[in-house]
Amino acid sequence: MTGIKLCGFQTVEDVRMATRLPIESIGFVMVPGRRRTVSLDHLPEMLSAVPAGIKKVAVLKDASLVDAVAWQTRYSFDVLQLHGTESPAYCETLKKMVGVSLCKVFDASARPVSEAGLSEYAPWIDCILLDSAQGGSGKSFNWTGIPQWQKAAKAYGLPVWVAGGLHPDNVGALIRRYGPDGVDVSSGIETDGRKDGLLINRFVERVMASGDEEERGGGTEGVLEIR
Ligand SMILES: O=C(O)c1ccccc1NCC(=O)[C@H](O)[C@H](O)COP(=O)(O)O
Repeated sequence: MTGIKLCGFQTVEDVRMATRLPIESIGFVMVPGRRRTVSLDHLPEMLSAVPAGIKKVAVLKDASLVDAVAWQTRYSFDVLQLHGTESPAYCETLKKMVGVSLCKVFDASARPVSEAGLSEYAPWIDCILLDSAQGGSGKSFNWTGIPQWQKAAKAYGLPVWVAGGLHPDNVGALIRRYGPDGVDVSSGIETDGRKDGLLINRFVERVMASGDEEERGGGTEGVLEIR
């Protein structure tokens, strides 16, 4: 089954709405000064609203190790998603300091990384996320490079998740063509910059239906009834 991460949550109501659905994880943007940057005043309440079994993900981008460790110590995230130019040495230090799962984001619009390119990251990270150059931008990338990333990641047993411009109407095609371990979305479940319950439901429904189709080896795009 394809894992689902919904990202960029800023209100307790939206967290409650989204976490009723069968998702694997929910993301909070800890990058300062962004439109979706979470309020640290509201974060504890939002984190408490996440049911056990759904992972709480902090989205970081070139955070100082001091900040990353302080946030992890204070908020006990399940995963730290590293969206910047964090080096293998940074991942190693962070992993050794906090021991939490690390998901390293790679710009999939650039050349696919080789097995050798991943080798220095592999001991310290738990997942790779392919995204477009700007996280949370709603922009897609050329998916044809995905298999090369999957091949490189497989050598280290690393799951490959995909983000970047996903929405209810393209996620099924992505899953059927490339079978990623998980999908991550933010812009595609928003209307006018706010999380939209209908789009969230539709996205999750499409992922689940596509997983079923993948297992059956078929495709039903266009005939799935959306409630
Ligand atoms: O959402 C942000 O503002 C953000 C800022 C800086 C780094 C990452 C950010 N978001 C990450 C995500 O929301 C997801 O991991 C992913 O990039 C979703 O992208 P999209 O569905 O294309 O909005």
